[in-house]
Amino acid sequence: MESCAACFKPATQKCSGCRVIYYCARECQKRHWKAHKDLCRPYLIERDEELGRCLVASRDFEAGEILLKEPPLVIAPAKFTKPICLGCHKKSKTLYNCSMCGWPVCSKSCEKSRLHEPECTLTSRGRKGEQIVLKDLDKEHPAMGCIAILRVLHIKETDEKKWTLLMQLEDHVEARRALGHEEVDRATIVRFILQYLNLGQVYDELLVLKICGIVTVNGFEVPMESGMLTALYPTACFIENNCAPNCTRNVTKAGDIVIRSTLSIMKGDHIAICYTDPLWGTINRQTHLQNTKYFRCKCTRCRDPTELGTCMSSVRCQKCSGFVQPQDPLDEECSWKCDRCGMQIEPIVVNELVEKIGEELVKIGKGGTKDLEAFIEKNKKLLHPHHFYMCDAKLALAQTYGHECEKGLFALQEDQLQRKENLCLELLRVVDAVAQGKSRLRGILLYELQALVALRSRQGCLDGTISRDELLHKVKAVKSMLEEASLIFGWEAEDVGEGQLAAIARKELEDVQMFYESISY
Ligand SMILES: C[S@@+](CC[C@H](N)C(=O)[O-])C[C@H]1O[C@@H](n2cnc3c(N)ncnc32)[C@H](O)[C@@H]1O
Repeated sequence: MESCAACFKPATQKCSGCRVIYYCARECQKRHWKAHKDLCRPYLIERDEELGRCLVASRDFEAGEILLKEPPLVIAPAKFTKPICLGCHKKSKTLYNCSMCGWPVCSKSCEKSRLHEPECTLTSRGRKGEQIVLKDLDKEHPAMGCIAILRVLHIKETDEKKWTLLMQLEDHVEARRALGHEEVDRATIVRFILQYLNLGQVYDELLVLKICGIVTVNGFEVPMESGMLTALYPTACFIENNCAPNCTRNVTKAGDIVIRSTLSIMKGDHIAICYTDPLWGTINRQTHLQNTKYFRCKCTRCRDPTELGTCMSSVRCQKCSGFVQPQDPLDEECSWKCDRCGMQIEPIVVNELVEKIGEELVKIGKGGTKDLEAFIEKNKKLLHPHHFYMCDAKLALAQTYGHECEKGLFALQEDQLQRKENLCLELLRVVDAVAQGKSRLRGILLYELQALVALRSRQGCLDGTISRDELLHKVKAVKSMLEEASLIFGWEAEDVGEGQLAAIARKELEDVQMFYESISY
């Protein structure tokens, strides 16, 4: 028998947060909370030679459980964004220059908001009340990249505890210097803050460059209706990258980060998210990670020439019907080899081919179904069917069929419906390999697929070509797909991306549930 953490009497109830300690009664748990609060977490922060600090699960998790939820230490517009109101982070047609500092705001109350206070205080102090002049508020503005840095600098003066947490974060100062990234920041952010804002007597260049590193390495992208924000979190910033992760991250409307398991996790497993996009190929992921997070990922997927059997980077052998893959995906210089005839190609040849195809896809943009089908038809002789550019085009197609006009799926011919279904099923197999479990991409594909199966069932009912058993089977499948999709969409902030679809999917699920009950008697 365990003993109560508060009164040491025999206890049987586990703390539901960490599931490590026991209590004999609710009163004891309440009384003990103050002492336990900082330790009550279902993970340990460990140090690994290769990864640095990382999180390790201290209990088992089922898919969909929350491992961590916390508010940001700092949240601000991301680099290279269009100006937004710095008081509420919303897009506004009535942006104007704050009467105290000159930064963009949308109302008098935003001029005085807590969010805007840091840059307003520092700017007014440095420029002795003279406003800054920001023109072209409707275009991407380099000055927006200074806001996160100013907000961190302000914390130095206002919150010692937060400042200590921030200064402990990884900055990769040396790697940034070696790659010339500090030089760029020196010419832009450092100059703006120390010279234009006249804060050179208060802060030094080294500190500003260190903060630039901290924001770049640890900043989480937070998509908002108004554009992209960046946020720093005290614990989530320790989570490592894995290109086939076991967790997903979402940010709530209030800016809190929520880390959830997408599959079951065992006690002792590392907690990992994907810093990039799971539909990118190894070279693109590595380039992004090296340029923004300053490390080379050696996860199982990055080490595997087949990318977990998906062949997402494989190109077609032009001598036989095999596929050409890198012999060592972590070595950019190594040659690529056909898995059938053994022919070898220099990496530069593959890179040039893939780059050219990527440019073609960029030109198509979101494109229509015709352009996307033509792209796939043309490049199927060059790329594996699951090459990441093929997956991009196929995902766009799966989401375009049935969304091109108001009639939706009703506008599609049978062969187009079949094509959409095949695309969804094909992509689900790829996604389930590289973003296992309850991933956002799986939610998107299931949502598209259920609409199609629902339409087929309805048509079958109308023209009497579907048996009752078949109908029950199909409606059950629709119900289960909608359940999963609405669960996954429900994790997203309700005003962006798939979060907007969550309520619609839930309503559709209710209707399907009712229909299922009505036919199952
Ligand atoms: C957001 S921080 C994570 C916390 C960091 N490990 C620390 O100790 O502060 C990102 C940094 O962690 C390290 N990192 C994360 N995932 C990694 C991985 N899969 N392999 C190697 N290093 C990794 C890299 O140094 C990267 O720049």
